[in-house]
Amino acid sequence: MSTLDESYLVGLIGDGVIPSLTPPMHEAEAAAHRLLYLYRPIDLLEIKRPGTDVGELLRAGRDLGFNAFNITHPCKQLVLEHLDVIDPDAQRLGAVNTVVIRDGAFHGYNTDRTGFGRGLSNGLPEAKLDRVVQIGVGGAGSAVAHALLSLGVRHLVLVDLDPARAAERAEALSEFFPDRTIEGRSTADVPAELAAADGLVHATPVGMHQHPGLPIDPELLEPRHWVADVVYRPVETELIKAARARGCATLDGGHMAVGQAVDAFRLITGLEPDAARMRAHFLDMLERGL
Ligand SMILES: NC(=O)C1=CN([C@@H]2O[C@H](COP(=O)(O)OP(=O)(O)OC[C@H]3O[C@@H](n4cnc5c(N)ncnc54)[C@H](O)[C@@H]3O)[C@@H](O)[C@H]2O)C=CC1
Ligand SMILES: O=C1C[C@@](O)(C(=O)O)C[C@@H](O)[C@@H]1O
Repeated sequence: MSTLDESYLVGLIGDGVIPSLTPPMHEAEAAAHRLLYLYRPIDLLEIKRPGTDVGELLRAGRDLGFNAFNITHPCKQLVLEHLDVIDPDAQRLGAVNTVVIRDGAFHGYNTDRTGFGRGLSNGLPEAKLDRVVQIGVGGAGSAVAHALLSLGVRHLVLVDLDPARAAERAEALSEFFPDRTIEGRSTADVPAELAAADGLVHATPVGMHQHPGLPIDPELLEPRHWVADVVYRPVETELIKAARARGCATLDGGHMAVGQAVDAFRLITGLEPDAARMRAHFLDMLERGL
């Protein structure tokens, strides 16, 4: 027999999650801790359920003995109303990607935010954080912007193909970080903004296998800039390669992908995961084309 306390049953709820590397990342780390731990993708497209069913699925999961869930697109906002307790930072961000079930109650967290933040402080400990330009303010970008401000960025310039979205996000963030300067800008402003910035964070799909290319003209990068990407398929994006070639310190998107899993694993098990081991496993899976 295996009870809630003796083993772990975890799921990832979202659209198209079957190829996700998060389940094998958790399972391998759990095996290293000698835990009984099963992590299943629950693909809404496969089971033909809309994102609005996330609450029903959570409750069914609880009743069937799940310990926790990761939640992804399109449910990170939809899940909020079904939770009993929400971490204050996840509440401010308005998105939850990790739900831990404790005594039948749903506790929500956002480990995209903490995972990116940890990746940046560990991977680029020298990064100057006075003035940062961030391109892309969708789902991943919102978590990243929060993380940057939590880490102490004084002046954050948000750029998006949709300038209205960038302006809205800047306004919303300014409410929670009133002592910072947060501005929404259009892509045409990138050259002038980068000339004054310490670092660049990229959070659009540009550079993914399906969207090859560069989100900016690499000539705009100078060796004093640090550059962080969130795209991790491939982990060596054109942006990361170009930035490195121009002498910039870089942080690949694998840091956020692994960081969210590290922080979720800790929340679910209460055990300290080995982040370096999880990153090595993640990179190995990418190398093997998984
Ligand atoms: N490392 C990680 O853990 C994660 C990485 N990702 C990566 O982040 C990328 C973005 O994901 P989401 O935020 O969920 O997508 P999304 O669709 O929610 O947001 C993308 C944003 O980028 C903007 N955009 C697109 N092309 C642009 C361009 N050329 N210039 C300026 N803005 C542009 C869009 O208008 C949109 O606001 C994904 O494609 C994926 O590669 C996503 C989730 C986690
Ligand atoms: O958005 C993501 C990506 C993810 O869905 C994945 O498939 O790796 C796992 C989620 O925990 C995270 O918030």
